[in-house]
Amino acid sequence: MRIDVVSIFPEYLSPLELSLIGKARTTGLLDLHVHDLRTWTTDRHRTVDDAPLGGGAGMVMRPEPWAAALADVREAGRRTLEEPDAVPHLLVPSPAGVPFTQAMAHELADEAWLAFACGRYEGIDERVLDVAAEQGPVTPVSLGDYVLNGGEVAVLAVVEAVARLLPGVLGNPESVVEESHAPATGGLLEAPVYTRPATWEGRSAPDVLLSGHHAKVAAWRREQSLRRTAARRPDLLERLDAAQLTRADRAV
Ligand SMILES: CC(C)N1CCN(Cc2ccc(Cn3ccc4ccc(-c5n[nH]c(N)c5C#N)cc43)cc2)CC1
Repeated sequence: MRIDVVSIFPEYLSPLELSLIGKARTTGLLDLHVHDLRTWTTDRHRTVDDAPLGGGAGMVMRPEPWAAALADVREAGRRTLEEPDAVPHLLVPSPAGVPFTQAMAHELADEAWLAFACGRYEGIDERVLDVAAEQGPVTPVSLGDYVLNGGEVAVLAVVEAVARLLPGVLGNPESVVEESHAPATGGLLEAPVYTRPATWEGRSAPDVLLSGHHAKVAAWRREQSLRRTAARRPDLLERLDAAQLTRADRAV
């Protein structure tokens, strides 16, 4: 997978050089390119923003640098992918975006080329997205109902959520099977986890986990997932249809 990120703070994306995502880059599983939007400015002050038309607080990111940057990103990606007609799926973090979910992470992990436009200030001139949408898919995404100062934190989260699903990135592919929001857990939250020592600071791990009885362990984890989901995310339970909840589940 190729990923391009355009930002006025490219160093904000440095964490993507670390850990498993960094290893995926060095082993070639992930081809990640970070670009500084100011490269595409033409004035002495390398200006990327201007006052909002119609008035209002803050500043808006000018369309010209973005249009030039995205055009060059498209050209560079086509050369690298050796596909002259290839276009990236452009993801634009925004407070007004579509909620980013694990399901979306799985969908994006199946794509060959993603590009991220990291806005700042009050956002990017809407015409940039309109022009980009004439070239290929554009999806404004939101991490959640809270306000950040820009798109970089969202890109770190989305890139990690997507890249970890790529074959070979995680040491144990089973890791993505039994986790919260994964299809295998039916969209429930994952059960509590424990490791050695069995007793720590006078606190013992649940005996069933030491029993070696796999069916009982599985049943305990299912019950814990249901209890935790009911307590923290009742909305997820409402989404599960009757077929997904067994009689035993409903007895919890
Ligand atoms: C009318 C006028 C007074 N309003 C004033 C408040 N404005 C809302 C507003 C507030 C802050 C920002 C800062 N910002 C710039 C680019 C950018 C990208 C993502 C996010 C972002 N925030 N939260 C998420 N989950 C995000 C994601 N993904 C935030 C971003 C951008 C926009 C909307 C306009």
